[in-house]
Amino acid sequence: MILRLNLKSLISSFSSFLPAATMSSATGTSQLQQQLNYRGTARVQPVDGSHSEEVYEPATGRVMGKFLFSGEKEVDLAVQSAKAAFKIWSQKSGMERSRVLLEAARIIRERRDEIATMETINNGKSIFEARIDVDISWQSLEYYAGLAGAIAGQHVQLPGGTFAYTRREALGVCFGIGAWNYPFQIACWKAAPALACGNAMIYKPSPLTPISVLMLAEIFTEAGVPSGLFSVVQGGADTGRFLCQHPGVAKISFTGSVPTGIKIMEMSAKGIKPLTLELGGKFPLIIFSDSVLENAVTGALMANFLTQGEVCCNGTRVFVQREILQAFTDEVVKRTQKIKIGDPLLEDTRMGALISRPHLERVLGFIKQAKEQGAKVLYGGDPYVPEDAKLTNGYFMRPCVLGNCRDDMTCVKEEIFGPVMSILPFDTEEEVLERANNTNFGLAGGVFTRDIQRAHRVVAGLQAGMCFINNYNISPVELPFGGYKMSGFGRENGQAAMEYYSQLKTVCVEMGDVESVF
Ligand SMILES: NC(=O)C1=CN([C@@H]2O[C@H](COP(=O)(O)OP(=O)(O)OC[C@H]3O[C@@H](n4cnc5c(N)ncnc54)[C@H](O)[C@@H]3O)[C@@H](O)[C@H]2O)C=CC1
Ligand SMILES: C[N+](C)(C)CCCC(=O)O
Repeated sequence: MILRLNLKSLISSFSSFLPAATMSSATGTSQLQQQLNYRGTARVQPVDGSHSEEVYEPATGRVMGKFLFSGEKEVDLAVQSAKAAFKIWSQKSGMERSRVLLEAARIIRERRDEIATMETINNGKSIFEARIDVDISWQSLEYYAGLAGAIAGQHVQLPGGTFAYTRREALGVCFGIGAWNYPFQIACWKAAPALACGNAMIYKPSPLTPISVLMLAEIFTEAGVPSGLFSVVQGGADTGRFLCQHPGVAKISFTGSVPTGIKIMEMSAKGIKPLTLELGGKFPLIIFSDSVLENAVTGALMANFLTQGEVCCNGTRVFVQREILQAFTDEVVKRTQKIKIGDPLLEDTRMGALISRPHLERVLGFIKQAKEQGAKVLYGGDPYVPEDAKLTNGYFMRPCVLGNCRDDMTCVKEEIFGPVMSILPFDTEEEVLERANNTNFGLAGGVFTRDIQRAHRVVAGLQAGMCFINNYNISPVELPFGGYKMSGFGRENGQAAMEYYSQLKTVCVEMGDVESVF
């Protein structure tokens, strides 16, 4: 039975993929049988490749299938077809592009549950969260559809009737490199502004989560983009390198780890290619004693436990003013204990499985080290084995709250990328700001307080691109999102992203004779 995820047959596809009537209890049944590259208007088997790798279902540890890592010839074919599509797409008006993006957003909305189900099966996050991710995804397409028609230049009057105008032009073929934590959403955050500006995009998802982006490719085709405008090339570091170094690629946008970001920046430097880097880190959430305690506790859970803690902007260093340390900690532990872990396709599950066995072990290793360095596990931090027999080999753990933490501990300095919250006491505003900024990372930060002046003063002092006051980790697509310091540069979302997917041309128009200096 062939797995079909293309548009017209999504319902039947899911009846072949998941038992139709029991979609919510279908963990452990999906098999991968379709090709995972997308070129032109169809799924294809890459023409060359280095080797095959397995795709896992994190909740069961089951292998869902295998796929080939694309080689240089496949990469070149994708670039050639993207270049052809770019010629057509970049000539369209913003309003024409807008209509196609709106149609794609509509289809995503219509297929919300199927996409979220796929994301849950391949990533391990709860279906509850996956649906939110899909909503943010179509909102991104809608938002940039709205901006596409507003792309405009300036007119500048010069002496003697001479004048100039500026044109905001597309860059060409953009290469998007995705991480495994938000597979569908990251693809949309990159594709939406890229396509709105008139570019083509080749997308390489993480090899751990290669599946859901194929649905996006098929949706773009159904919505009416030219053949080749959005391609999917599967693979790992080698495939990524071929694309970064390909002379036909005009821009790179990367979401992932700092070490890989450094390698990509080196490659983009060699080709002088514009680059957006959305990297991770270790971010501060500062809770003052005058906070509304319940909101601050909820904020800390939002900052640490979404998607099993595998979130680039998490506020994992939770600084709590000493007067409320005990009350806050007790409440956080109580609420963390209540998080329902288990089959991610069940409606009431709020924490699913981590992405892979090695990643789970790495996260547990951080907790072991934290204990050795003097931290106290106040809750969780151990593997979790659900009662359901089919989940026995899944990559589950209980979310972890660490007390007795110090700034010099590894768990406080390094990105764990798992559900591990470190609580750190502080006394004064000045002290906490200094400690909060004492890191090379700067993607996000948050503050909880009822004192409005202090709230604005503290976020003004935070060295981070995305700051929250009295909330954390919400992601309206209208807001620019990106890092300071080693967490990257460039912005995704918001109007700002349009600048990173376009370039400015100035046209100077002489209305008189040429005055020569010779
Ligand atoms: N900031 C964030 O959102 C993320 C941070 N991470 C962190 O990174 C750790 C490792 O996760 P990985 O998935 O291995 O992250 P990674 O940064 O190595 O991979 C991200 C993407 O880059 C690609 N890639 C890797 N090497 C490349 C190269 N030389 N040229 C071009 N593309 C390349 C990968 O195939 C993947 O699509 C995690 O445990 C976590 O700590 C991981 C994913 C997302
Ligand atoms: C959606 N949000 C804000 C929770 C995370 C998005 C950034 C990322 O980790 O890729």
